[in-house]
Amino acid sequence: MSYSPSPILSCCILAYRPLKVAIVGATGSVGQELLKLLSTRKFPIRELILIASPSSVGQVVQWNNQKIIIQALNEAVFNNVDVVFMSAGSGISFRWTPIAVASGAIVIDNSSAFRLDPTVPLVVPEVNPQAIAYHQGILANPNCTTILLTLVLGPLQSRGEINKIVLSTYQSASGAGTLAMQELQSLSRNFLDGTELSSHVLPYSLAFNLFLHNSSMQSNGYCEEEMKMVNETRKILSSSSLSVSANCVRVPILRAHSEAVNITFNNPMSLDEVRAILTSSTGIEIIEDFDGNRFPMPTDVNGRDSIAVGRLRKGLNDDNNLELWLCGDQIRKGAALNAIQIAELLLSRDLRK
Ligand SMILES: NC(=O)C1=CN([C@@H]2O[C@H](COP(=O)(O)OP(=O)(O)OC[C@H]3O[C@@H](n4cnc5c(N)ncnc54)[C@H](OP(=O)(O)O)[C@@H]3O)[C@@H](O)[C@H]2O)C=CC1
Ligand SMILES: N[C@@H](CC(=O)OP(=O)(O)O)C(=O)O
Repeated sequence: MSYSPSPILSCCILAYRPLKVAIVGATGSVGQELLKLLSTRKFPIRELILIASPSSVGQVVQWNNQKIIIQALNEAVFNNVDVVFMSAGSGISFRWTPIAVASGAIVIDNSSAFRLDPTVPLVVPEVNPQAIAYHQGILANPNCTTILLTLVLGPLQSRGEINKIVLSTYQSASGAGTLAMQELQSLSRNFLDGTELSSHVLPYSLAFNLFLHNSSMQSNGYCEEEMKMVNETRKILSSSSLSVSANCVRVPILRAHSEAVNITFNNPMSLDEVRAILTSSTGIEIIEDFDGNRFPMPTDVNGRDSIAVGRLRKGLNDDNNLELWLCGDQIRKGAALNAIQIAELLLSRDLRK
């Protein structure tokens, strides 16, 4: 099943009346990327409502030659809104999504609040577009690291059954929001100046350092981010018994996440076949030069829609085993772009309810 943000889709979108759209969390990393993409993808908007925390209310944002004033969250703000992009953390989503839906909006939620709710589709449009059909007003955007992973697993799964995935992630500071990215910049300067390195946003200084992902530790010894990768990957791939084991690490990169992925299939799959599948998949670019030892890097994907995959190789002692490396801009494809693609898919299939 493949989804492509094609000119045909753009035509379908243009066939609909322009929408009233709201972004909750408009001043954040993901909110800012949403603003850029809604403009460049010419999403059909007749009115855009921007919402952020009380400290940003009243600020003026320039968007498509309009000046838009940031508003506060309240029930009235969702009046006549068609689509809401929720992007202000799970606490805000839990509280305000039902209110937005009750006032008639469809909510595309970037947070983890509803991702595992069986009535809420968890969608990567290139992988499981069919899931949008059962929405009841809320559609969940998966965890960023999981979107990047399933973009690769989806097309491979359509060729051969996957029974086990073991992966390690290398997650940038911006995955923890704008303030974490700013903290990495300032603490890196401090490190080079030999001055104080105390962190306030992330638990430790990320400057010239790395540590286990900063989400909460679970009783099973895995952190919350790792368990999101397990549970969300299973839901997106409709494979409840899939074995997934993740080790998630925060690294001193500003933007874009990387992942080292080991996949075990039920049957052997040749590297030529894997390359052919991934090369023809939407949203994936192959970067690999074994002679030059040149594979995907975060700087290859910053600000890009596609993720980059490379270093495809067979497991040394198992013909059913495949190793690969990927990098993807988690603010773009891992969050804002994927959310807008979900909205575009809804419009193209006229699944607004
Ligand atoms: N960063 C990433 O890579 C990814 C993030 N996500 C998810 O997207 C969401 C946003 O993340 P991100 O943009 O990184 O976060 P940021 O910390 O960069 O931004 C948070 C946004 O939420 C707003 N906000 C905070 N409190 C309130 C409030 N009480 N009422 C209204 N708005 C509020 C902030 O407004 P203000 O500026 O005024 O404080 C800001 O606009 C989160 O749910 C996150 O889990 C998902 C995938 C990837
Ligand atoms: N995965 C993000 C954190 C995040 O925003 O996750 P979620 O959307 O699942 O809460 C990171 O790099 O830290």
